[in-house]
Amino acid sequence: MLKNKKIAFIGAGSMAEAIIAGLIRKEIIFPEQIIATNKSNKERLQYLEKTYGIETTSSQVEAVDVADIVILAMKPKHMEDSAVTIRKQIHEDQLVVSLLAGTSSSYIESLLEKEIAVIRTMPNTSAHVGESATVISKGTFASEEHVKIAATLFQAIGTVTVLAETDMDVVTGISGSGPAYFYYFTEAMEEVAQEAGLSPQDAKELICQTILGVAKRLIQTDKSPKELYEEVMSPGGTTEAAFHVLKENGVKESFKEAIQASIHRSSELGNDKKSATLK
Ligand SMILES: NC(=O)C1=CN([C@@H]2O[C@H](COP(=O)(O)OP(=O)(O)OC[C@H]3O[C@@H](n4cnc5c(N)ncnc54)[C@H](OP(=O)(O)O)[C@@H]3O)[C@@H](O)[C@H]2O)C=CC1
Ligand SMILES: O=C(O)[C@@H]1CCC=N1
Repeated sequence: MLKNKKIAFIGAGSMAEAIIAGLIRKEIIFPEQIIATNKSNKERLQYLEKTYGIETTSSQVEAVDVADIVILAMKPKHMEDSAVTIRKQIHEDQLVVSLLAGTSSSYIESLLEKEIAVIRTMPNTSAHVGESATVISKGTFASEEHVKIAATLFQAIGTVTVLAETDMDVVTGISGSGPAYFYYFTEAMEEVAQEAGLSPQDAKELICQTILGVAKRLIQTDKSPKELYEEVMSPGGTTEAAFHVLKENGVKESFKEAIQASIHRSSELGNDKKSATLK
């Protein structure tokens, strides 16, 4: 399906690298099928060339010109700038795949001024270890074939779920931002472990294995999270003591509020752009 297809990454940062590494490692794409470009960081392009054997260019126009698939991998606030540069070059036979948070496919279509196939995606940083939970959705002019192509690409970095674009804000709050929540809890656990005298290495190993075990158990059992945490708790025991503090401090409620804030920010980014197109 992707044989002889050329893929251009517009934006060559952290997410672009994770996807490039996955595609090459899983042999879904050969290095010579990839070209990457960015705003100005030449050392970064040299690093990607050297590490992955891909082609790079400082010209976004040149990258788009040779591509069958254009992956938008810049920050959302830089999309307008990039669109001005690439919109003349881009054409309806190409597929545009966007990683941009809070950026609708219709906004991208309008910026590119084309009836072009756009697939919007939301991966997460676990892409770096091939464990992203990526959601993809289809824009107005994208076909089922385009969805299949995008799914094949993103399977290189983890699982792929196809959903309606209307789900993208909640997906961003849950799985897009999701890794950060768990890293934050990990930080708290590490701090307490070390303050109480464990070595950083022992603390890290114990916490990582605990998270891994939780993820595996959740995948393998039909039990609810409540049943599972109650299983850990003995009456009058240590976990109950911990939960007493969690409940007293409203930790679950604050955490839910935090996730809602991420979902809200995603829709807010989208609304800013909708109003920008109306101006
Ligand atoms: N990080 C995350 O957890 C996730 C991020 N995303 C999305 O992925 C996208 C990329 O994020 P991430 O990889 O973390 O970002 P990075 O900051 O690591 O990379 C951004 C890249 O965009 C380039 N760039 C900046 N301005 C322009 C421009 N005008 N035209 C073209 N390229 C430009 C930068 O080039 P230079 O270095 O030269 O300035 C850099 O290569 C974002 O849209 C984000 O919303 C999606 C899911 C998860
Ligand atoms: O924080 C952000 O905006 C991006 C989108 C999801 C994760 N990181």
